[in-house]
Amino acid sequence: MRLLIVGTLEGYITAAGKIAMQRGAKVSHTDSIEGALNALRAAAGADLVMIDVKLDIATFIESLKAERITIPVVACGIGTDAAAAVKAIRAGAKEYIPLPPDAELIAAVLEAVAEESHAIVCQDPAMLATLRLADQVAPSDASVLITGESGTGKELMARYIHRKSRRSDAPFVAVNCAAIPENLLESELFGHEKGAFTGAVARRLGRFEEANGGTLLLDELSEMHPRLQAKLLRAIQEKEIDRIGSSQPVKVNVRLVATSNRNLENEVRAGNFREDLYFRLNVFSVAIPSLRERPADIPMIADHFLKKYAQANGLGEKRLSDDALLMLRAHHWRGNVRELENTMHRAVLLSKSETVGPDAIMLTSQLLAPEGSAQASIPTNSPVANPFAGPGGTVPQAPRGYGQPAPGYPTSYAPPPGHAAGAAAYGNAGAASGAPAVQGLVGRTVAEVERDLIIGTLSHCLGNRTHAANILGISIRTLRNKLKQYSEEGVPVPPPGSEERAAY
Ligand SMILES: Nc1ncnc2c1ncn2[C@@H]1O[C@H](COP(=O)(O)OP(=O)(O)OP(=O)(O)O)[C@@H](O)[C@H]1O
Repeated sequence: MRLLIVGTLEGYITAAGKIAMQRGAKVSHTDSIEGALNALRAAAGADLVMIDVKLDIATFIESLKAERITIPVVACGIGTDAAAAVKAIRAGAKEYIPLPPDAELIAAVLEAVAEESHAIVCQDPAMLATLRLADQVAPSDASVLITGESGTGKELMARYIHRKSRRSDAPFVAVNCAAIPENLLESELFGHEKGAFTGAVARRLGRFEEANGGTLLLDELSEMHPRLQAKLLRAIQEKEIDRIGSSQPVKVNVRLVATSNRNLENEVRAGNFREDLYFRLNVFSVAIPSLRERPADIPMIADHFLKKYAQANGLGEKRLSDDALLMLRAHHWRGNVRELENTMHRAVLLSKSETVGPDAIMLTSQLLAPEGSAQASIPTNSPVANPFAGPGGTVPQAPRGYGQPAPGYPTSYAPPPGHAAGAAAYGNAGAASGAPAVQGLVGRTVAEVERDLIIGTLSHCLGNRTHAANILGISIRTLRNKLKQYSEEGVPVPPPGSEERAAY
């Protein structure tokens, strides 16, 4: 939780900041509304703003809306000033905290904000039963293994367990073991001393030390290299870690929660995962059902994302029509909640009115349907079939660019229908302007063009991640994260090149 305090809080900044820090928040401060806007524009990052009621809260909240910065704002003022409190709430503040600050009240507000952004939305009996189990497990210090298919909410569940635990005031630290190359993961987890290896210019504490007193989530643990599994086992058994390059063990008090998309028992049987580590971590196991196994959650989660993306895009209230809801219920969801999230994000952007109808619901199967399939036979002039099509549903042929594979390269990694690179030209504005790099791109989102560029470059490099990242000018980690996201969205991703395969 990152808290930004704006103004003097009637002289109580230090007291309020101290309480928030004791509750695990990272606190920053600025004197003015302009300073706060600058900090938020510069992505300095905050999950909550606490602002002095004497400042112009209405202007501040209006500016946030105008710039589409979504962040809860809480006003603080001398407790007896009821008129100021009412004015602040009318201006859009979520809460009013009376000063002098009360530790319990600040803790409650911080917890409410944290819960709101990581809320598990559910009503299906299968998911409610899973939550009840998590409630039982949370208060103990035992390690928990959370299993479930990709995107079913494992990280949300880990956060939930932390919030409900006795450690909730201490940090929750998450490490994605799949997203960090093996040689860096060791230093990420255990830290290093200055000079421990080339590039270790200063001592750096690892995530174990950062999570001290709290919870450490090891996301996608099955991807951890066996050598590191041994070091992790030692850290769990001895409750101490060794920074790389140090001979002085450091005591740590961390509750471990691990997640895995793969069946860890099978991984143990296959010799890819240490059995002793598996039993250490699997004291409790929480299995999250996939979305297709909890259909009663679909309307509620759909509504949750509809509101979230309408607000994030500065659009007014949106609601699903009965037909649209029927369509969502009838769809065969593969299990990943992100599929429903992306569908609702698209629906928010495509729907023109307050009520979101079936024409704005573009299901992933329609985006991916191969030519000639039943789903691909949706009329091409339907906005559902291809929202990027030009008038009459025609999709002009793009010049061969990064969206299309170079001759001689595998064609199976060409963007799927509906993602055709450079395909949509709304009118001829791009061509007429004589800006060749932009031709064929107008009408597409930056995210789509970026995806096609990344997949096209990777295909060009025959799947070699290192070369592709160099050409693209991004880190290998960013590339990996993007590719993971695309696979989850159902976009085919070229497998690693032959030299890299051994390392993956
Ligand atoms: N019940 C839910 N209510 C609201 N949002 C949810 C729910 N389940 C999942 N999500 C959302 O779906 C996305 C994926 O969730 P999360 O990252 O927790 O899944 P995961 O199983 O850890 O994914 P991965 O397997 O990729 O690591 C997130 O945006 C999350 O907020």
